[in-house]
Amino acid sequence: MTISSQRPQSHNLEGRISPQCRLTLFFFLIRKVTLLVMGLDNTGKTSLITEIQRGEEPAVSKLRVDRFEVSLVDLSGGQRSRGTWRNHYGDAHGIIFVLDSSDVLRMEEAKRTLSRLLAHPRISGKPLLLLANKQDKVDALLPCELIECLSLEKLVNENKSLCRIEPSSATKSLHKSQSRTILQGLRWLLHTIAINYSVLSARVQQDSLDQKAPREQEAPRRATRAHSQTRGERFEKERESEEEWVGAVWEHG
Ligand SMILES: Nc1nc2c(ncn2[C@@H]2O[C@H](COP(=O)(O)OP(=O)(O)OP(=O)(O)O)[C@@H](O)[C@H]2O)c(=O)[nH]1
Ligand SMILES: [Mg+2]
Repeated sequence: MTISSQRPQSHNLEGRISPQCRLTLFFFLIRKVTLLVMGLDNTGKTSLITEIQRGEEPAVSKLRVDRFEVSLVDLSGGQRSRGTWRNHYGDAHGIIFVLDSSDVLRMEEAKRTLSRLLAHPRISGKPLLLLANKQDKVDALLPCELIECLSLEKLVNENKSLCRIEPSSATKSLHKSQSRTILQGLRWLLHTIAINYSVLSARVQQDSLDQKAPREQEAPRRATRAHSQTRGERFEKERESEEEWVGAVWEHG
């Protein structure tokens, strides 16, 4: 029996695929895409996801659009929850940021939140779809007014993120025309991701690993600490870290 000393052949077909073939693959490959759905609380994120999924439970967050298998991650927008958003940044190929277009009083808060989000190293440069939701309300600002209000042009240029804004309403009464704009926006986002898919996917793969690493390293240390502390000590520690955590939420929220 002869044992070959040759290394196993590589399966990288890059150089051997003709341009026509590559074009065909570009259109027919199913691409897995993760989109984070974010925005302040009460803007309509969960309602929009329910609408996109045509009434299915929001917990069922996978859907097929054209040649994409999309995971929509519904991130709650309350002050406390916003502190945990960054645990998901690394997984995202793109962002859907939902605005309550009628809530003029909270527009400054929305602008601050969006600005911090886009400046984050794991988000910066990723494509962004803004949904100007609650357009059915009489006092809702139009997308062009929101662009002004949020200084959107400056914001996306600073962070090199491609951006599009679409009007939307998650209420049933405006079902047809509003569903069309939501789908139009979603398609734009997915096709923008597809153009840069290999680079984005490599970034997502690396960022997801980096994101998990500190938490995995922390787990055994936390277990050892828990064993060596009395109940009273543990309570004090937990209270301290809770306070630190609330502080961090304010800082990042
Ligand atoms: N008029 C109107 N109401 C809407 C629209 N979308 C959502 N709502 C209402 O706004 C409220 C909040 O909607 P949610 O979908 O729970 O908001 P959310 O962004 O998921 O909120 P959090 O999970 O707390 O971050 C609900 O009462 C919805 O019925 C809309 O387009 N128009
Ligand atoms: Mg929600």
